Amino acid sequence: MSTSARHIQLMDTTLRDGEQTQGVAFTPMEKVSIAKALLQNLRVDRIEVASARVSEGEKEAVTLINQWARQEGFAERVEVLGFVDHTRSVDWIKSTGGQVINLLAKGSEKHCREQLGKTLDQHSADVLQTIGYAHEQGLKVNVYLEDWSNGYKDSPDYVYGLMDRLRQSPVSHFMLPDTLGVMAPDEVFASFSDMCQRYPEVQFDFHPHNDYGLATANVMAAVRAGVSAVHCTVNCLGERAGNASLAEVAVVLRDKMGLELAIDENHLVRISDMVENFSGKRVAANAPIVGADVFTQTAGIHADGDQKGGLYKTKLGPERFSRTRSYALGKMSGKASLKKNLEQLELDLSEEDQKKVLARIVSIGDSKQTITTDDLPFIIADVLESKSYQHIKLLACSINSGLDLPSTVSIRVDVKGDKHQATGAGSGGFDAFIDAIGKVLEHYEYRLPTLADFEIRIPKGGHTSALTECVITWDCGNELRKTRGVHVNQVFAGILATIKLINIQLHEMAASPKA
Ligand SMILES: CC(=O)SCCNC(=O)CCNC(=O)[C@H](O)C(C)(C)COP(=O)(O)OP(=O)(O)OC[C@H]1O[C@@H](n2cnc3c(N)ncnc32)[C@H](O)[C@@H]1OP(=O)(O)O
Repeated sequence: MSTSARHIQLMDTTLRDGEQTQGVAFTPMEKVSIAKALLQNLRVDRIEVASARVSEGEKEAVTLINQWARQEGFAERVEVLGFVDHTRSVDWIKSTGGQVINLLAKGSEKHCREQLGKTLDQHSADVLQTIGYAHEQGLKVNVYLEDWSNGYKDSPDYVYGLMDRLRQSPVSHFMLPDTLGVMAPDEVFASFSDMCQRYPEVQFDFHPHNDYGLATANVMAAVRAGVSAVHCTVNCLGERAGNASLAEVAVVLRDKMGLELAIDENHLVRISDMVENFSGKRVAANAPIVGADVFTQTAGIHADGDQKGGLYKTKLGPERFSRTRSYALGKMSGKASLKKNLEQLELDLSEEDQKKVLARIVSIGDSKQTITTDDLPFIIADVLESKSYQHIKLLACSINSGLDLPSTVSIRVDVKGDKHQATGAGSGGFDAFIDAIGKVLEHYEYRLPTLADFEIRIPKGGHTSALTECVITWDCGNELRKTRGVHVNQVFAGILATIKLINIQLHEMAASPKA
C-alpha cells in the first residue's frame, strides 16, 4: 500500500494512559496546561484526557479542558475513556461538557468471559445499548477493543463476531490496542492488514504499548497496514513500560514513511519538559529527540567530522527541534571538541595553550569527572595560571547542621581583592550558605539565579569517602547554565558549584558593564 501524502491522525493520551504511569497524578491546572500545549502549540489531532468516573478532581480537570476547548473550537478533539456501564460514563462525560466517549469494550473472549462474566452476545448487547445512549445524549462514539492483541491471537472468532455486531452502529473509530505490549511488527502488520481488508469501511486506530521496546516499530507496521490514527504519549508515559513516544512517532512517520502530520516539531521539547516537570518522571538523557544528551557529540572524531563539513549530520538535526548541538568535554575529547567549545565561549587560545588545556581535560575525564562548557574558562585559568576568572574566592567556610535544627554557616570570602565575613541560616547547610553569600553579594549588585536542578552523584560502586560531584542547573532567565563542584563533602560540592557560577557571572558583568 502506498503511504505517500496520506494524513495520519495522532491521538495523544498523556492525560489518560500517561497518567496510568505508576506514581503520576496531574492536578486539574496541570492537565489544562498540557491539553492546551498539545492541541494549540504542538497541534496533535486528538487528545484523550481522562477515564470517566475516576474522581471529583478528574471531573474538574475535564470540565476545565472542555470549557477551554469549546471556546477555541477544539471540542470534538477532546476525548474521554468510558466504560460499558449503561448510562454512568456517558452521564459523567456529559456533565463535564464532553462531546466524545472512547468506550472500553472487551477485545478478547477471555476478558469478556472472566472479567465481566458475559458471553459475546450479552457483551455486544451491552455495548450497543451504551453506544445508543451516548448517541441520544449527543456524544460521538469511538470504541476500544481492550486486549485485542491477545484476543486476535487466541479468540479471532470472538473479535470478528464483536466487530460484525458493532460495525453498523455509529462508531467513528475502532481503537485496537496492544494492551499488554506483546506484539512484534510482523504480527501488527498481519493482523491490521486482515482487519482493514475485512472491514474496509471502518477507521481503525492503533494503541501500542512498549513492553518489548517495540511500540514505535509497531506503529510503523500498523500504518503500513492501513490504520488511520495512532495513539502516543509525551515522554512515552503510560502503564508499565508506557505507550509510544509522541516525539519518536512524529519524526518516524514523517522521515521514514513520508506521511503528512499536523505536528509543529518546534514544540516537542517544550512539551516534553512540561510533562517531565508535572509528572515528576525524569526523561532519560538518551531519549530520542527530547533527551538532554541526544544532540551532544562526545567522541573527538565526531567533533572533527562536524568541523570538516558536517560529516556526522543527519535529518535529525537539533535546529529542527529548536535545540543546539554541543560537544562534550572529557577523556574522549580531541582538538576539534575543544575548538568547538572555545568558539561557543568566544575564547581564543594559541595551539600550544590548546594542547595544555586538552591534556588537563583528558586527565580530569580519566578520573570519572564530567566537565561542562562553563567549567572550561576555569580549567584554562588554572592550566595557564591566569587569575582573570577569579573574581570570588571562598577562604573559609564552617557549617553547623543537626537533626531537626536549622543549619548555620559562617564564611570568609575574597571578592575582587576585598575580604568579607558573613553568617547565614537555612533549612540545610547549602541553604544557609546561599543566605550568607547572598549578604556579601548585595554589595556588588549581584543576585544568584534560582535553581532549576541540583544533582549529587558519586562514582558507581563508590564508598562513603568517595568524591561527590554536584551539578547545578541555574535558571538564568534567558538560558539554563550548568556548573559543577567536586568535593568529598556533598554540601561543599554544591558550594563549589555555586562559587563557579558566581565567578562566571561576575566575570561577564566585568566584561560588559552596564552603560
Ligand atoms: C486499557 C486500559 O488501560 S483501561 C483503563 C481504564 N481506566 C481506569 O481503570 C481508570 C481508573 N479506574 C478507576 O478509577 C476505577 O477502577 C473505576 C472508577 C473505573 C471503577 O472502580 P470500582 O467500581 O471500584 O471497580 P474496580 O476498580 O474494582 O473495577 C472493576 C469493575 O469494572 C468492571 N469492568 C472491567 N472492564 C469493564 C468495562 N470495559 N466496562 C465496564 N465495566 C468493566 C469489572 O468487571 C469490575 O466489575 P465488578 O466489580 O462488578 O466485578
